[in-house]
Amino acid sequence: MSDEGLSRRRLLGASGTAAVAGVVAGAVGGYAVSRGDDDAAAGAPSSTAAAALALDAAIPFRGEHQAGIITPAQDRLHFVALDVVTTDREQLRQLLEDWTRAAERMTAGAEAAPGGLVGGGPNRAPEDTGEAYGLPASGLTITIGYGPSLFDDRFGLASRRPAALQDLPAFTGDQLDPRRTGGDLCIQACANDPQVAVHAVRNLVRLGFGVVAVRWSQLGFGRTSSTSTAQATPRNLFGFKDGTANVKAEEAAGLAEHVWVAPDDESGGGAWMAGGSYLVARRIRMHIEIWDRTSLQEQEDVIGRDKKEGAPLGRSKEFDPLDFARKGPDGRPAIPVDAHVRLAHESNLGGIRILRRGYNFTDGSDGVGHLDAGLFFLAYMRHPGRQFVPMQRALAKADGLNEYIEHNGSAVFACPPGLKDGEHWGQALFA
Ligand SMILES: C=CC1=C(C)c2cc3[nH]c(cc4nc(cc5[nH]c(cc1n2)c(C)c5CCC(=O)O)C(CCC(=O)O)=C4C)c(C)c3C=C
Ligand SMILES: [Fe+2]
Repeated sequence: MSDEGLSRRRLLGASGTAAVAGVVAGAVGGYAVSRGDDDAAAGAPSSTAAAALALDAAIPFRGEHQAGIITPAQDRLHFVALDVVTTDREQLRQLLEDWTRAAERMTAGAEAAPGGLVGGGPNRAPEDTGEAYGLPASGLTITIGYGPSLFDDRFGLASRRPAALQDLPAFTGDQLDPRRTGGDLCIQACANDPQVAVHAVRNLVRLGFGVVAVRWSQLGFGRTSSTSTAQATPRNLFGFKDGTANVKAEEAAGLAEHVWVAPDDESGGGAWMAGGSYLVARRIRMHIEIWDRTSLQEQEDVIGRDKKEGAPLGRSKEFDPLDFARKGPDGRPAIPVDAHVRLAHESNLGGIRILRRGYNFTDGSDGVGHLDAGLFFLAYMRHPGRQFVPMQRALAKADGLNEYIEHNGSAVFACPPGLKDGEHWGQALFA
C-alpha cells in the first residue's frame, strides 16, 4: 500500500497496522471486513453482531442494507440534516459519489482521502481535517438518507420519489422548531468514539461545500436502544431501560415485515428503495426536572415497566411478555391504560412495529434553569405513514408520558439499500 493510502490507525503499532492495512485495502477496493472475523465477512448475523460489539471494530460499509440500521447501536451519534444549495443536478450526483468514497474510507479507519492529513503539501487545505488521525475505526457507520424535499423539481427527481416518502403530518402536542425540522439529505454517523463520529460528518460536510449546507444537527450520547440481542438494554435519561421490545438484528422475519422495503412495496420511480428503509427522526425534549420530582410509582405507571429490572408491571423479568389483561392488587390494570408501552405495543396498533435506534442528548440549558435534555428518537421502518404515523397518533392522544416530554424537531428520510462492490450513493436514484 502506498503511503497515501495508510490508515489513520497506522499509529497503533506494527500488528495493528498490518491488520488495518487489510481492512483499508479491502475497503478502498470495494469491500470492507471487520478485523480478523471471517464470519462477519460471510455475513453470519450473530457473529457479525458480536464482531461489531468490539468498540474499535471496522464495520463493513457495503452489503445488502446500509450499515447503521441493524448494526448493534454504537454509543455515540452525530446526525446532520442538510439542504442542497446548488440547482446543478450533476454537482449533487458527483457529491454523492465523492461522499461514498470518503465514507467507505473513514468507516475502515482511514483518512477521508489518501494522504488527507498532510499529503497535499503546505499550500493546499488538507483533504482530511485530522482530528481522528490515529484513532481506530471505532465502529463507525455512516448512513445516508434523502428527504421528501429532494424530490421537488430542482434536480429532475420528482418522478423518482417513493410514494412512502411524505412529510409527516402535524401531531397533537407538537412544538416543532423549524430550525430543527426537515432537510433534503441526512447523514447519520454512529461510532463508539464521539471524535470519530464528528470527524466523519465534518469531513463529508467539508466535501460538500458549495453543494450542500447544514440545516440542523444533533449530537447524541448513550444509545437508548439495543438493536441486537447481543447487547444489554441501555437506559434513557428518565432512568428506564429502553429498547427491550425493539425489533432486533437477529429477527429476520421481523425485519422483513417491519423494517426493509420489499421489492414490490414501491412501484415505478421508487423501486430503487428495495432493501432500504425509512428513517423518522424526532428531537424529543424530556422535562427531566419535573420527572425527577415525580414518585417512583408514577414513573413506573407512566412507562408501564418497573424501573430497576425493566419488567412489565405485574411481572418480574425484563423479557417477560406484556400482559395487558393482568390486574393489580387494587383490581385496576397492572399496566395502566395510558402507559407508554401499552399504547406503543403492536397489540394496540394492529401489529405495527418499528426499529428504534435513538440517543440521549443534553444541549446545554434553556436559560431559565432547566437542562435542554432528551431523547433524539431515530426509528427505521418500511413505511412511515403506516407505522410511525399511527403509532405517534396513538401516543400523542393518550400517552401518560406526554406530560413530561415535548417533540421539538422532526424529519423523515428515505435511506436507500446498501451498496454492492463498485456502486456509489445516488447511482440508482439518478439512473
Ligand atoms: C412513536 C414512537 C415512539 C416514541 C416517539 C417514543 C418515545 C419515547 N419512549 C420512551 C421510553 C420508552 N419507550 C419504550 C417502549 C417503546 N416505545 C415505542 C415507541 C415510541 N417511543 C415502542 C414501539 C416501544 C415498545 C413497546 C412494546 O412493544 O412493548 C420503553 C420500554 C422499554 C422498551 O420496550 O423499549 C421505554 C422506557 C421515551 C422516554 C420517549 C420519549 C422521550
Ligand atoms: Fe418509547
